[in-house]
Amino acid sequence: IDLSVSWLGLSMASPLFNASGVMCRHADELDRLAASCAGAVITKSCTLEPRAGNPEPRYAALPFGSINSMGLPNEGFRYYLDYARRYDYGRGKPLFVSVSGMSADETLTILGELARLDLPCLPEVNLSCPNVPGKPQTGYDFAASAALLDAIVRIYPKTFGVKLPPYFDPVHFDMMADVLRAYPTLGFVTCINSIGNALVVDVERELALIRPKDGLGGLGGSYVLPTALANVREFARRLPDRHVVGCGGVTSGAEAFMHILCGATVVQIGTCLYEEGPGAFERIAAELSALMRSKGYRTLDAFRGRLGTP
Ligand SMILES: O=C(O)c1[nH]c(=O)[nH]c(=O)c1I
Repeated sequence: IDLSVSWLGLSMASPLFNASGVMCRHADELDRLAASCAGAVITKSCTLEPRAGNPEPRYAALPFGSINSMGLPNEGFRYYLDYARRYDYGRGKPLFVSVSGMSADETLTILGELARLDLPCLPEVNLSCPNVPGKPQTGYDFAASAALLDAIVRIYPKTFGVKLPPYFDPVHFDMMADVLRAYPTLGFVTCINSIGNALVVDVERELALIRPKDGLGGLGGSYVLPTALANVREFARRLPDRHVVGCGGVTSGAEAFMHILCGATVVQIGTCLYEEGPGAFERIAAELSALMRSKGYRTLDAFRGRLGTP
């Protein structure tokens, strides 16, 4: 069974890696991911300056997933560019750098610096952070997304990707795909970010579970799997010459299989990694491999994007 993936000039021994934000804020966490069975590594979304993020409690594990309103805590982009400079690309694990400036200008400044370094890492531009109070998700504003992408391709000449929020209407899949299609250097779209602004209630204490935004936070984990799969399949259909990175609700080999069957080239793991630790990559890869064997598939290409309709 061959779980390898070659895409965007990269090669990965496993299609699985971390979702930005999980176990990737500090260099030691990133090194731990690089030493794990993950096929790649992505950094925490970064801003121009370091940020402490939102007041705690800002994360809670739930029966079927998680809710978070971290508020973009990160070490500032220079920290991650330094990491990207020192990273050992020779070990065959691609490095992605997630960028989520507090403004379009911040994002452009960060990408301009990244372009100047001309490193092998790829940017994933986060259009979908739901947790900075007062900061709307760019991905839900199609004109703002187009304007940002227009500016990005002028200052960042190489391949990049975007992290999208979940959409819930075919008209929105159409509109966002129309925007993204216009940028030939947009090599991948990551679907999905957490489902924004959910509210989880503690009945006994009659309190929201997290403090920021009076309890509103991004939902992750098994709760979001069906929405994630729909976004993966709909964008893979609309952007057949780009890659879709699946993200959302992967806790097992079967769920990784679902994302790839829906068209994902590779798959990110968030909540499950946060709760289980990096051993999740080895377990899920083994489960995926066993499932493929039971179905007679020897490679991921044998079933990628082949979901049918009854
Ligand atoms: O609260 C966060 O830091 C956060 N949390 C998320 O669930 N998605 C995001 O893109 C971000 I930047």
